[in-house]
Amino acid sequence: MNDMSDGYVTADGRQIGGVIMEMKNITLRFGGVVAIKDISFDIRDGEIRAIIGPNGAGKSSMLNVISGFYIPTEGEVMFKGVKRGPMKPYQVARLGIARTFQNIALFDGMSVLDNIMTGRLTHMKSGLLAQAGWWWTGAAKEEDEHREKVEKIIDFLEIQNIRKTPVGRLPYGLKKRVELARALAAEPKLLLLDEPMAGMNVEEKEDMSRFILDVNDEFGTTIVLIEHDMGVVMDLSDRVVVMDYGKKIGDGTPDEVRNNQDVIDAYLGVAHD
Ligand SMILES: Nc1ncnc2c1ncn2[C@@H]1O[C@H](COP(=O)(O)OP(=O)(O)OP(=O)(O)O)[C@@H](O)[C@H]1O
Repeated sequence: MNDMSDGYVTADGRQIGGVIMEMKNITLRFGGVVAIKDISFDIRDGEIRAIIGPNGAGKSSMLNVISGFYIPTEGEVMFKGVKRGPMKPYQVARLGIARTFQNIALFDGMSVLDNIMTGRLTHMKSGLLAQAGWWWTGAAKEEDEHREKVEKIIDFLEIQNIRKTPVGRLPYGLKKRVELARALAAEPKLLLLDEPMAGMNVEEKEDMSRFILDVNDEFGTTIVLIEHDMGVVMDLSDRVVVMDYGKKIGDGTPDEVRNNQDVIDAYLGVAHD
């Protein structure tokens, strides 16, 4: 790859900017278990960055470090040039970081629309006042604005026909799409996807890949995803970090990673579900 110091333009014409997040010598221990061993890499503005690796490689742990849920035992996380300390979930949201989960974390009894509305919570000002009956016109106006944003996301992800359906009744692939919608409702700058294609059939994977690319393209959202499905990752990503037993064994474009012997040995030749 060419010099990327100030960003670059991808083969498909997308502008990738400078580094927004830097993981510097990250080590994470759980008691005697070393989940991440001295890993460094960066994330650029506007790119799709994948983290791959076999089971137990440390991918989820790394995503939790990126999201601020885990504080590394050693090393530093720099976000937009500032060292990041411990943060509460609402502080993470205010930084413009949102995520989805490996095991879907939606409210089954609530409609698709209401689930996605919960993604707007960090942007809501008048919740408590509105409930107390105060300042209702302002609250109603704000509610309308949130609804409008949510409806746009519903259109974008093509889930208009299920907007009133309780999430618990949806098939798995659609639940994953609703989870993506909820994360998008927060209008994140950095979106973290935890195995977005896990458990999906081929058609659902194709749909999800297309939506991830569209989100990146349309909103300029930087996306970090962890994923088992190698084919999907290689087609989607601008750059890929490969982990194995807590170590980084590869980092580069999909082509660079595909041709990296350590990666081939550790992962590519091996079947994983
Ligand atoms: N909360 C925890 N407490 C103790 N050990 C943990 C914890 N979370 C992860 N580990 C250990 O850290 C290592 C890395 O786990 P992690 O879940 O990050 O890997 P992974 O690559 O995401 O795996 P998978 O693909 O199976 O989800 C594993 O040995 C795991 O058992």
